[in-house]
Amino acid sequence: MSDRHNGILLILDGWGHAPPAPGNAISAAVTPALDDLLTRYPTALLPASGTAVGLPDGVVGNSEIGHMVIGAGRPLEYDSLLVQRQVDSGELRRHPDLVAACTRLAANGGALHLVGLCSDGRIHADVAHVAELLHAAADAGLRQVFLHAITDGRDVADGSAGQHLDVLLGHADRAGAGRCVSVVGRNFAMDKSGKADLTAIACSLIVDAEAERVVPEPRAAVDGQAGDQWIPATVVSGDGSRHPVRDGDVVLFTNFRSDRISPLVDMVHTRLRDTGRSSVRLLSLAQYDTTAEVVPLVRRADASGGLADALEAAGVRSVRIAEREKFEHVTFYVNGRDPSARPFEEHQLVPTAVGDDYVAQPRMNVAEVARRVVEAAERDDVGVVVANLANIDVVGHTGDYEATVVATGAVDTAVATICAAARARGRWVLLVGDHGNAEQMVKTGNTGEQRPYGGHTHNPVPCVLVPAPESAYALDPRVTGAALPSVGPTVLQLLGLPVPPTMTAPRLLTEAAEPHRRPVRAAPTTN
Ligand SMILES: O=C(O)[C@H](O)COP(=O)(O)O
Ligand SMILES: [Mn+2]
Ligand SMILES: [Mn+2]
Repeated sequence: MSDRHNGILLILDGWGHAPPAPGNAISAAVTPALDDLLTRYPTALLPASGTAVGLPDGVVGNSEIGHMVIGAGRPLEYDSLLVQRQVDSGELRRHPDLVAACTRLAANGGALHLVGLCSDGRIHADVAHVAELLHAAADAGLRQVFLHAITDGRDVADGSAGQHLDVLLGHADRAGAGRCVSVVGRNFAMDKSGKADLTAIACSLIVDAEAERVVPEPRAAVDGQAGDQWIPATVVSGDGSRHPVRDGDVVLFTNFRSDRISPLVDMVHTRLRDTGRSSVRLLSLAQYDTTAEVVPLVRRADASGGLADALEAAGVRSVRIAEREKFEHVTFYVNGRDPSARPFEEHQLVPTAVGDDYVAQPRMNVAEVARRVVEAAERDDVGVVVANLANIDVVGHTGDYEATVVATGAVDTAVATICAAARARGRWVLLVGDHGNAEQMVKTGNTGEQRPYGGHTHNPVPCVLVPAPESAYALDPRVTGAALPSVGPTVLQLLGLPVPPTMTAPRLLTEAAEPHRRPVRAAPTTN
């Protein structure tokens, strides 16, 4: 069709932009394909953190909000922002469900168990939020408040678990409620790769106060341990007492992000039910995607009316492709956390060939992702392929610089393959990061030393368009207000489809260059 150009949206996970510097694994990698694209075509640097995407000001981007705003075509008020707003206004500690739960527990002699990631990474959780919950409990006269701390070391520097535990205990001291009764690393409590044996270790610790390791005070759980993510399940008990969840108690999960905590929540629910503790109520700080019924204190924003709805309305087929680590991102999250099946959509989960030792296998299965993208791109019935190349982020999270350099090179090879196939089939390719990660893999520690860092960053993400061969349009890198949400409307524009009014972010192509308005043959697009 002359007025429509099929294409490929390629999300390079964790592909942030920063000038070359020590710790920039992206600029250090050998990337002939990306170098060529970035010099040949105009590149926009899109803000992908903080208010530009709907996060609290100054908060690093993440994969959920990144993919959600790409799909929604507008910034979305993310769960952390909605929670923070209630914290700032004082509403959270007066929340009717929270107050009612605490008052009832105080009257019945029950306990409130607070379970959550103990850090200020603000990707899954913010330990500051727990202070509000502790104040609510104290105000209700609730004495029995038990803290189950999940140590981080992924969204924040490894080795900082002790400091964050101290912050948590400081909140408890000031509120006059809460004592830490268990500690466990996030790789147990927040596994989302289906390793139920890991989840079960955290579940037994929290629900039944069972663990091989017992220490007298919280710091002893982490001090001297290597790797915050793998802190073994530890009961904290100075006096020999244990505090399992008893029937009638309330368990409140304090993560605002759902994905990694949900397997634990579901297992806790099942364990309680199977052991006759069916009157335990489960609450969560924000809304979760669990099978178990959990009452959220803060409800999530409406993310409908985005790319998936527009494609469906136009009857344009999309094929979504990613490895397991990012599969939900190109499906569920791009679709605004809407799990419903869409007739014009196909999902391809690329099996991971390599297990999850990403340092040993930094290429992951990206070659197979590329092969599947090429296969889908060769089909005339496919309007747009949406794929995620996960390596830069996933390997970046290990904090291993050398492995991330190799990961970036592997992504580059995949990009070369995909772009060659796109060119052969007359497709455009829009490449974009979803948040920064691997472009900044060192951080300055408290004493000025450079420490390895595998977390996300505040940096903008590159966005580059490789136009379809028979077109004259180009990306305009200077569009006012352009940010990550601009990607969705730009995809529709490239496909020659109407952009619904819900997708308010500015598009990245100039009006005059819209291919469906002004088809022009073979004009050069270099700058
Ligand atoms: O869950 C994780 O792996 C990290 O905490 C955040 O990374 P993501 O936002 O890329 O998933
Ligand atoms: Mn990501
Ligand atoms: Mn990540």
